[in-house]
Amino acid sequence: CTGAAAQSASPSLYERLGGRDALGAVVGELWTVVAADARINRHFAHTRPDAFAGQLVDFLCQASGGPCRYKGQDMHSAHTGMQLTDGDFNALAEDTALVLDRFKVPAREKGEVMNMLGGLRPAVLGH
Ligand code: HEM
Repeated sequence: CTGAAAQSASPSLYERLGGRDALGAVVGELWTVVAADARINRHFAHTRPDAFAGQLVDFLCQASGGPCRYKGQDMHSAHTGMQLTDGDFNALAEDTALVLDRFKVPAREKGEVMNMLGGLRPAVLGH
């Protein structure tokens, strides 16, 4: 294929997920699912959905190799004082997997997203 040279050798996870609009749609749906999840929704009782969604989109965009710059707190600081548990984390991970399935995100990309989130578990929990 003569066009190959013009393409990036390996598109980032961000590109393969469909860019910022796709991330925005996923985060919007995730908010709906989390808000209805009695296991964890109490944590978000005072959260402003739009501001939070914007931060989460920027975070995920940057973490997946996209062109955004996340300006929020690091993951340890952002969750300090919440005393989050493995149960909280697993519930959010389950909700995320459900949403990725709803958007028919392919297995490879879904796996990469879940691994990325899993790597943040120690930063988020227990403090
Ligand atoms: C890898 C998993 C997680 C990621 C990537 C993540 C990401 C984020 C981000 C980007 C923020 C915004 C920080 C800021 O604006 O400076 C945030 C805040 C927050 N997170 Fe997480 N989080 C994770 C896990 C969790 C879990 C398991 C819970 C509870 C079930 C949780 C509850 C919250 C709450 C309550 C806030 C504050 C929201 C507000 O501004 O009111 N997070 N998180």
